[in-house]
Amino acid sequence: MDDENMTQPRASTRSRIPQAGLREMNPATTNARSGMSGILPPGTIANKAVSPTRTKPTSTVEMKRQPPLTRSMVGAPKAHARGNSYASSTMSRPGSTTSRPNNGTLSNTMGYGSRPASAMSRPQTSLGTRKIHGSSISMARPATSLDHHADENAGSVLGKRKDSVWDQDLKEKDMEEIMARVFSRVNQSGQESQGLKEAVEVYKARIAELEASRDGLNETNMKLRVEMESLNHQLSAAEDALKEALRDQEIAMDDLDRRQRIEMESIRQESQKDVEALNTRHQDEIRSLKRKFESELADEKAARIRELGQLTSKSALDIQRSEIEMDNKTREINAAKAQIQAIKADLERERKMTNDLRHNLDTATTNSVTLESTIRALKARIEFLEGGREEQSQAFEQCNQRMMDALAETEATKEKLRREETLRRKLHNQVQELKGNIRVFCRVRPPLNSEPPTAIALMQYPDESEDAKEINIMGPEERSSLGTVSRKNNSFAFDRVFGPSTQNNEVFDEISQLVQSALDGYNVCIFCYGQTGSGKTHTMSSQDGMIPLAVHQIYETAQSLEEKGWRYTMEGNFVEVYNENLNDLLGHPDELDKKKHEIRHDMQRGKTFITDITTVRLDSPQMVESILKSAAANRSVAATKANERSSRSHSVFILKLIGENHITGERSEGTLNLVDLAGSERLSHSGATGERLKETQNINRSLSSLGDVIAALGQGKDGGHIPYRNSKLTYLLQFSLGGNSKTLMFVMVSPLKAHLSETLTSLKFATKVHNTHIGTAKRQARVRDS
Ligand SMILES: Nc1ncnc2c1ncn2[C@@H]1O[C@H](COP(=O)(O)OP(=O)(O)OP(=O)(O)O)[C@@H](O)[C@H]1O
Repeated sequence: MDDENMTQPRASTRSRIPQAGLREMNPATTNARSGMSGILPPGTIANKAVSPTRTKPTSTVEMKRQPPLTRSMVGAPKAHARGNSYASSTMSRPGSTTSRPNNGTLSNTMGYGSRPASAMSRPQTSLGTRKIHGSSISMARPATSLDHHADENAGSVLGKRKDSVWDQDLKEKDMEEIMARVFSRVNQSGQESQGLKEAVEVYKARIAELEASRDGLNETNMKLRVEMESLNHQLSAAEDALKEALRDQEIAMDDLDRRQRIEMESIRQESQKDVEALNTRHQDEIRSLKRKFESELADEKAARIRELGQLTSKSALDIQRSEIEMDNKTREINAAKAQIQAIKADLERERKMTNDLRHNLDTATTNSVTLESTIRALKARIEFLEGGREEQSQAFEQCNQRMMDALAETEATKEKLRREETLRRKLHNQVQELKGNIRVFCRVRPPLNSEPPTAIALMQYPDESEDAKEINIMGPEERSSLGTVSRKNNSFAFDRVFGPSTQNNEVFDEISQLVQSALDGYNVCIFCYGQTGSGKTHTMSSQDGMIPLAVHQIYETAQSLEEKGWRYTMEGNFVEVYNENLNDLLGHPDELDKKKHEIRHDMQRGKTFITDITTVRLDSPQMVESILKSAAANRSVAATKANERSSRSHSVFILKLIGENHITGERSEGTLNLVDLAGSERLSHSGATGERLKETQNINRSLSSLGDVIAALGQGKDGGHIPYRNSKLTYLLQFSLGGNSKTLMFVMVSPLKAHLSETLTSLKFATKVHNTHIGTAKRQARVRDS
């Protein structure tokens, strides 16, 4: 079998070896070019070929077809030239594996005799198997196909040696045979070696070819590698450039982003500034528009109010005039009607008389006959009557006398009534004088909702249920060195003390007699004195304050006096003394603090006039409300945040009452002055500066001038100097302070603990005024200062 395998295919083997070799090389070269892409380093091809994955048979059938000898013979140079690549390709062949159980031992069959050097140099492959086969056989021969034959022959010879007796002849014979065989074998081997040499030549050529091809491939490989490296360089350069570009781009993007952000921020800030500026401008505009609008509104309002006042007074005047005209006309009409009635009555009487006369004539005619007889009877009667005429005339005389007596009695009664009215006035005045021409009332205002009970000072009213003249102001708690707690009791007594629960109408009941005095022709002055917030304006000018109640009373009394022949005209002025200047509170608000008003005194008549002042005639009690409103509006226009006008100026409501009695011809002129003084807080307490300081100084000066005037009046020296001129207020009220006048001072008290010190100062001032006694009042003005 081995022989056949070794000999028969030889020719074909020779012719096929290069092809097979080429075929086998092709995948390798192909692999090197395609699979490896020509970029594997030299030497890696062999390693790759050893890998089982690379042993995928190109053609299993073809491999099977190759005889073992051919394989071993071909394998030797191949293995030498290409390393393990060939070995690995044969290892994977199923055909070869059946005959060689050890897969990794290609050297078993190939024989290491032909390539001892190379076999020895690769112990990892075939050296191990060499040891297994043993040295006795293998080492004696080179690795050829003879191995098998030798083994077989040796086996048979040795068998024979064991079983038969050694014989010299036989030995020689055997030797000869052996030798013959050996020779034939040697010949055969020579032929084979010739064939092998040829094959070696072919292989060498093939190897050279392959080497050339390998060199070409290496070159290509190198080129490709260079190319690849250059490409790699390019790639890395491109990558670097790309990275650079990316970085640049990122930096540029960052820059752009930062720039954009900065720009955005600056734009945002600019636009915010713009918006703020716009807002500020808008607000300024709105404020200026508001101010303008408010001032225009106030102007308009004041103008309207003034117009309304003027219209009201004008219309009141017109109404009054037309009423008088109406009265006259009514009277004329009534007179005409009476005349007509009288004429009608006369006519009727005439007609009746005519009828009567006619009737009488008829009856006279018809009765002429009887008349004659009657005449005769009458003559007889006349004669009889002439006898009683004296008695009748006596009765008539008596009647006449009685009538005259009744008339005289009526006249005497009327006279008595007038005398009684005059007497009432006199007595009323005497009562007022007895009460004192300067009276002081004290009024404590109630705590406001905003004022907690803890802020309220302790005040007592010891005689509240009787005379109600006393008030005790308890000072703050004081602790003595012994630890006892006490309060200072400050007692005051006045003409009347009104507690916090007193209403305005109760207060007015007490002053209504003074209002009556004004109607009776006396000058009356009612002051409200006290610190800011103590209730002066509430007492004087609120809806049920002294001013409206006084006007209502005057109006009602004037109406009731009409029966007694009195007709009253009432004229009102409302002025303000601010910083020692006089302002018209019923005038135009724009003229406040600008227009100058002078105070003029008529010393002979004891009258005071103010130049350019608005005078309102009070024809109805309702008019007082519009006057108060107008004055309050004017003051609020002049007020500023820092300066509440009402507490920084004195306001004087002047009501002139002129009465005439058309029966008696009497005439009375009284003036009622209702004065709301400025806040009396002391300069040291107010902490004022600038304009406020000036105001406070003026207020303090005018209040102390008022005190001085009252004190001087109290000394009661006739013709003594009374310092009216020291302030505008006292000068304005010259004829209403002292002389024939009656003065009432309300000292207003705040209930707050915080105001205790000011309260005590006010009450001390009021006590001084209360202790002042002004001489008997006379109806004629008495001039003390000019
Ligand atoms: N008898 C009272 N009953 C109820 N409320 C009062 C009374 N007196 C004063 N008030 C209230 O107390 C507050 C201060 O009063 P008011 O304005 O009259 O004080 P004032 O002394 O006139 O102050 P100013 O000097 O500032 O004008 C107001 O709210 C008023 O309504």
